[in-house]
Amino acid sequence: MVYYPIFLQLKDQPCLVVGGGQVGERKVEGLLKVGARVTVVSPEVTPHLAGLAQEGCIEWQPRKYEPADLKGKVLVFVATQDRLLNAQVARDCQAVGIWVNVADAPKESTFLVPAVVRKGSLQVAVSTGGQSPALAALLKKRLEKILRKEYSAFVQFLGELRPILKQKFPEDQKKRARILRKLARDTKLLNLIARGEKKAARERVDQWLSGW
Ligand SMILES: C[C@@]1(CC(=O)O)c2cc3[nH]c(cc4nc(cc5[nH]c(cc(n2)[C@H]1CCC(=O)O)[C@@](C)(CC(=O)O)[C@@H]5CCC(=O)O)C(CC(=O)O)=C4CCC(=O)O)c(CCC(=O)O)c3CC(=O)O
Ligand SMILES: NC(=O)C1=CN([C@@H]2O[C@H](COP(=O)(O)OP(=O)(O)OC[C@H]3O[C@@H](n4cnc5c(N)ncnc54)[C@H](O)[C@@H]3O)[C@@H](O)[C@H]2O)C=CC1
Repeated sequence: MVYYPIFLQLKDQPCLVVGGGQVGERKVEGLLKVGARVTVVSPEVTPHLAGLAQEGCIEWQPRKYEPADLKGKVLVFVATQDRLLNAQVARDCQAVGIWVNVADAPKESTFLVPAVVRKGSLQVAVSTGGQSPALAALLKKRLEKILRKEYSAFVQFLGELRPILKQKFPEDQKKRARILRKLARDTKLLNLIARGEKKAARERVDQWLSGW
């Protein structure tokens, strides 16, 4: 199976996690990182999830799943140890057109969760199409080492330059693209940003742009 990779904007979006064990906890953490509004339905939860509920970071309903829990949710994750229940939640979601991730059955899922390396706005997501989560996790660890942490600041810097370039060359998208591609592979620029020398980086860009 080949999956379509996308990055979702979930800020303040109501998401449901059914089952608050170790796996449910990992899904909750991923959702909180992007500012989603998380409800957990589960008779018992991990101590960490109980703490998050206490602090008001998530809503915890300490009971079994009911179909009405789906109302108003944009994404659902089901991670109980009960195979039949997980399959039931998947069916309920698909019947009403809600995207659902089933922790123990990739085939019943309408989306999978990848392993992710994050450096600020830069994210690299790894999926094996559900074939080997262990390999996805291993490749993530390797990518963590390859992708310099400075990419976080570099991506932000390049992001700030884009609107400036749009203003400078409003009519010529091709020219902007050529410039942005060149800046993205400018190692000297990356190194300046890595050393925190943003002013010198801007000077390098300005000097270089004046030649265009
Ligand atoms: C289909 C998918 C559905 C979903 O989205 O959850 C799924 C399904 C299953 N995982 C299982 C097992 C394990 N999962 C992990 C770890 C992760 N699993 C994740 C995603 C996914 N797991 C989706 C596909 C991703 C892809 O496309 O590759 C990660 C990447 C993201 C996350 O969950 O946050 C996260 C790493 C996060 C990180 O490190 O950053 C480990 C590793 C470990 O624990 O060390 C193991 C043990 C080793 C192994 O089995 O490989 C089992 C068998 C359970 C059993 O045997 O009972 C199933 C069910 C089945 O395959 O039937
Ligand atoms: N996708 C993944 O990455 C992985 C998936 N799995 C699978 O994920 C599932 C969950 O694994 P764990 O978190 O380790 O299990 P767990 O047993 O620690 O947690 C399951 C949770 O589901 C809750 N639950 C049980 N019945 C419920 C119901 N009717 N309604 C709502 N909540 C209910 C329990 O109270 C418990 O908190 C298992 O099927 C396991 O095989 C396991 C490892 C990795």
